[in-house]
Formats: sequence, structure tokens, C-alpha cells
Amino acid sequence: MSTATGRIIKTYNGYYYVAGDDGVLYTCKVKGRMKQKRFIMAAGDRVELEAQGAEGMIRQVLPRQNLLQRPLVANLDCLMAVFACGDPDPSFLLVDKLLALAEAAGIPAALVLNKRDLAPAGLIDRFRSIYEPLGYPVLPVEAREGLGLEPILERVKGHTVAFGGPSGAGKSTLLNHLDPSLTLKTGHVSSKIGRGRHTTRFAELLPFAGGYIVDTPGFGNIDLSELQMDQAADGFREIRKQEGLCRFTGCTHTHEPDCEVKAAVERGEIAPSRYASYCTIRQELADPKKRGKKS
Ligand SMILES: Nc1nc2c(ncn2[C@@H]2O[C@H](COP(=O)(O)OP(=O)(O)OP(=O)(O)O)[C@@H](O)[C@H]2O)c(=O)[nH]1
Ligand SMILES: [Zn+2]
Repeated sequence: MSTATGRIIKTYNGYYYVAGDDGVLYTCKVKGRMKQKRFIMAAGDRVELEAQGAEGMIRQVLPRQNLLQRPLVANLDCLMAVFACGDPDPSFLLVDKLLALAEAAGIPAALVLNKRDLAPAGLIDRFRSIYEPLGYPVLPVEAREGLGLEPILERVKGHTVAFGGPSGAGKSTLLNHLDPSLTLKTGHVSSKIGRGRHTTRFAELLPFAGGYIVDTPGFGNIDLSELQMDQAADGFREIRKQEGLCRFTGCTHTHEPDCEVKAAVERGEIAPSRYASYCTIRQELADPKKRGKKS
């Protein structure tokens, strides 16, 4: 018996597959006393285990940097929100939903604008002017021709990343260029088959460009259920920044007087499209029936 550390790359049927830091792929079970804690371990979690050959018993989960609920995955280094400049047209609301999800979970995010060959004049500049000041890198690419990929590769290499975005934005094309050896189990195919077969929300990590990529059905299908009602602002760093400055504590930044967020929108410090997204997300969280299925 020896002790090892590693990363859960897949959970299945009560087994945890752990990529050991020593290069061994361990098939693990969990110690009984850990099960009772009702603590859910996720792909991406770093663990300590007792090993016997390639079999292991997980003893403890090391502290997490972040956790995404749907898909369930821990310790993401970056979420790449992939949108097309055209065909299909990008939706600012959808961009903001993905970024808000990452922000609320504490995951760094970047905005990939694919099909830059189809971008109408001014579109990329508009994205840059809204998102770069907030700290989100804006990365225009032409995935089909493999153009502009270096800044993405830089962020991906050796890291654990997830790619999200609407169907048709060109994720599969992009991933194939970034790492031609990648064969996603789901993604491209699953979106054609539909979601029925894939009822799991459990993600799997696949080796990708020297790091890992999250493989999961329907990652483009953003699930807002993890953004809590009073936390809609948590998804918007520029709105969170105004916290405590409004006249009323608990200001929702919608109808209240002397609201610093609304004032900042009027002064041009917060982009109107971001504020509009915030309001829509708040409404949708209040009334789940209004949530767009497709988004
Ligand atoms: N004009 C243009 N078309 C592109 C580019 N990249 C991808 N496409 C096309 O966009 C279409 C969709 O690309 P996919 O890679 O299948 O998109 P996806 O996001 O994986 O879509 P789903 O599988 O539905 O999730 C394909 O016809 C690609 O050839 C690009 O840079 N420019
Ligand atoms: Zn306010």
C-alpha cells in the first residue's frame, strides 16, 4: 500500500478514474466514511488515495478552486465561450449568460469570436469595447482555416478548459484544429441525436493540447439553475463592483431610485447590452418558465 495524488478524470458507476501524478491511471473507490458526508466528487477534483497497484481508495479531496454544477466539473482554468460572428449571428444575451455562469462559479473566461471572415464591419470592435475593459480576452478566429488560433492555444496548453457556445458556432471545427488527436465522445454527434440518450450531468476530462478538455453532452445548453436569484449580480463583475453604493441595501438595480448601477449605465460606464442581459437574467431566474430552452 502506498499513497498517491492525482486528478479525477471520470466518474462512473461508483468508480473514480484518477490520473495519478505518477503517471498511473488508478481505478478508485471511495472510503466508506467519505460517502456518508454526501460530498459529491467531480471530474477535475484533485484527490489523495491509497494505492495498491492500479487500484485505489480515495482518502480525501483536496481544496477546489471552483466548481461548475452543470456539467459537474471542478477546477477549470478557463471557460472558452465560442460564438460565431455570423451564421448564426451572435447573441449578446447568450454571451453574457455564459460569462455570468463562469463568473459566478469563479472560473476565468474568454470570448472566442469564430467565423471572423463573416463579421460585419464594426462587430469585432464592438465586442472588444464591451468585454476587454471587463478583463475578458476577445479572440477573433477563423477556425475553418485554422487562423488566429495561437492566443487560444496559449490559454489552453497544459490547462483544464471547457468550451461552450451555441450550436453551429464552430466548436468542433475549432477543437479539431487545436488538437487533431482529440476524439470527443459527444459534442458534435450528441447534438444531432438530441439529449435523450445523455441524461448524465457528469463530465469527463479528456487529454487536450497538453492539458484537459471537458467532454460533456450539451455544454452549449446553459443551465442557469446554479445562478441564484439574489446572485444575478454575481455574474456581472461591473455590477458587483457597484455593490454598496446604491441608496438601498439589497438594491436590485432595476426600479429603485438612486441606483449607482443605473447611473453608471447612463454615464456610459456599463454597457447597455450588459445591463439589459442582467435584467433579463434576473427575470428568468424569477420565473423559470421564461427561461429560453435553447439558451
Ligand atoms: N465561414 C466560416 N465557417 C466556419 C468557420 N468555422 C466553422 N465554420 C462552419 O460552421 C459550421 C458549423 O461548424 P461546427 O464546427 O460543426 O459547429 P459546432 O459549434 O461544433 O456545432 P454543433 O456540432 O452543432 O455544436 C460548419 O459548416 C463549419 O464548416 C469559419 O471560421 N468561417
Ligand atoms: Zn442599484
